[in-house]
Order: sequence, then C-alpha cells, then structure tokens
Amino acid sequence: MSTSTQITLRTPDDWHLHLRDGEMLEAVAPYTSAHFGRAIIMPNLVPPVVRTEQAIAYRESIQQALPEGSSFQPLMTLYLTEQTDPADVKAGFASGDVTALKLYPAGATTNSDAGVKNIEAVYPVLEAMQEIGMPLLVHGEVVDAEIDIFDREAVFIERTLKGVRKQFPELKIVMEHITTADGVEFVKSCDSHVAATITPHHLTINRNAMLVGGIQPHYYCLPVAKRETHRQALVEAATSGDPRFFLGTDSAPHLDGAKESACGCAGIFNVSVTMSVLAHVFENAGKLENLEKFTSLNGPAFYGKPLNESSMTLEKQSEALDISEKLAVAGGQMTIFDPKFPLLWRVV
Ligand SMILES: NC(=O)N[C@@H](CC(=O)O)C(=O)O
Ligand SMILES: [Zn+2]
Ligand SMILES: [Zn+2]
Repeated sequence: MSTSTQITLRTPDDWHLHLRDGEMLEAVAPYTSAHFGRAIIMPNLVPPVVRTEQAIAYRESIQQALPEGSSFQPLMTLYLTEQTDPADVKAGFASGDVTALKLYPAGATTNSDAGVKNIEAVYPVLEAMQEIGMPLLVHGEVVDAEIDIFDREAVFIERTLKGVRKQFPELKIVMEHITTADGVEFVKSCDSHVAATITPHHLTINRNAMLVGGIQPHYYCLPVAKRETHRQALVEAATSGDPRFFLGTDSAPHLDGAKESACGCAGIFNVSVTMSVLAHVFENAGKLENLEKFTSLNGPAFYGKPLNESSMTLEKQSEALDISEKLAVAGGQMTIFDPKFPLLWRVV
C-alpha cells in the first residue's frame, strides 16, 4: 500500500447535525461517533424539541444509540417558537442541558412548520439569550413565495438578520449552512459575535450537480446549492483559517424513497465521508494546514467549549473509498453523499 501523506488533527466536532430519532437515529449515530467528538444536535424532530425536558429525553435516546464505550457528546438545542419560554431556556442553558436555540423561519425547510413567523415575537427570548451568552443558530432563508429560492439567503440577511443584529448586538449568532458569497460577506462584516457553519456538500457542489443530466435528488438540500462563484467564496472562507467559519455537516438523512420522489425532500447524508471530502478540499486549496481550525478549533472557541483532547489521523491513499454501496436502514436504504471526485483521503 502506498501512502503519500498523513495528517493528524484534534478530533473534529460537527456544529450542525440531524440525527433524527427511532430506527434512523440508531442507523446513523455510529457514523457520527466514529469520527466526531461532539455535535450540535438539530431539534427538528416531529414533534420538534421545544423544551429542556424534551432535549434531555432526546439526549438519552441518542446516548442509547451510540456504540458501547463511545465518548461522543451530543450538544442539545431547542427549536425556537413564538411560545418559547425564556425561563425554560435560561434554566436549560444554566444546567448545561441545552447549548443553543435554533431559529427556523416557519416553512423554510424539513419539519419547520412550528417555526417563527414574526421575528419580533421572539425578541424576549433573544434578549434573555444575549444576557446569558447563549448562541442563536439560524436557518437563514426567507420563505416569502415571491422570493426566488436562489435569493432567499441574501434576502434573509437584509430583511431579518441585520435587524436582529441591530437590536441585539451582543447576541451570539451562527448562520447555519451558508451557501452564498453574501453569507460570507455578512459574517466578515460583523464582529466576533457572528459566525457561520459550512457543509462539505456546499464546498464541493454547485447547483449544476442537482439539475444537469436529469434531476438529481441526492444533491437537493436546503438552502439549495448556488452557482459556482458562491461555492468558491465558501471554499475561500472555510480554508482561510478565519475563526468565524467552522464545520457543520448538516448531515440530514432521509430514506432514498423519500428523496427519489415526485416531491423529493431536502437533505444530504454525508458524515461518513465528511473528513475525506474536507481533506481533499483543503489540500486542493493549498490550505491543509487550516483543516484543523475549521474542523476542531474554531467551533469550540466560538461556543466557549474546551478543545477535544483526542486526535484523528487522515491518510491519503492511492485507491479511492468506495461509497457506491447504500446504507441499509430499517424501512429502506440511504445514499451517501458523492462529491464526484475520488475520495483518496480516509480516516485511519
Ligand atoms: N438541510 C436540509 O436540506 N434538510 C434538513 C433541514 C435543514 O437543515 O434545513 C433536514 O432536516 O432534512
Ligand atoms: Zn437548515
Ligand atoms: Zn440542518
């Protein structure tokens, strides 16, 4: 076996992850715990995780789905609604049971019906969060029918995010899964209170992957991939080492049957290949030395968490990883994200 390169980093964390529940949770949790030390767990279950006691119960079911002896740490979030009680949020944050709140504009994405319609209705919660230093995680897309889907992130920044920033300048905000140069520019224009997660798929595909040569449902996610110039802006931001950009896989498992449909759902499952994809992206950008910042250092710094003590080694091999096989999940099968280049890097 010929090995040309190896790199070792602190164990990475995933700052945006969908683990689902039930049989899907059991199927996907081991892929995350195999590579990641911690993950921010998204609350968009049906029904959503809206109160601290639900987050605690969900964390317990995640822990039960982990392999024996796993030290993986799920960091729980609550789904922000117009009924969210600031006192519950404060208590959950103080006890360490809840790490952040997730804002979904109502109807923006998978399982977001209970989301926020009028941002001002949640200002009392944002006020409390600002006071205690609790991060607000944002699915940053407007949902107005008249706004083109490719413009929804940029319009959200103008219409919603700038107002929230003005009202709550000390509130920690993470723009989740940014997909545009506008998102990058907005984060850069702010101070250290604002950061963004970036996914492996938005670093490697543009909208052609989804639409050329027939409709490709396994490349459909929200926010949708944009044009190539936006992808390049994301690569520039992720590989720059700037502490405001870090990894959130947004791995969002759905059965193939739900995606390969007349109304296919949004979400890409990628955790098992994330580190391989990222090593390729950073190597191609000539920035392999910044990979650890993106995956393992910038996120904990923003969240005020300690760095992982353990490490991960990645090795570049001559033979590519085979990801053609579907994952068997109760009730069906699931496709792994294919960035359409050979995955030579693998986790040792
Ligand atoms: N990213 C997606 O396309 N889908 C996510 C929801 C989300 O993160 O917006 C899901 O839960 O399936
Ligand atoms: Zn989202
Ligand atoms: Zn997501």
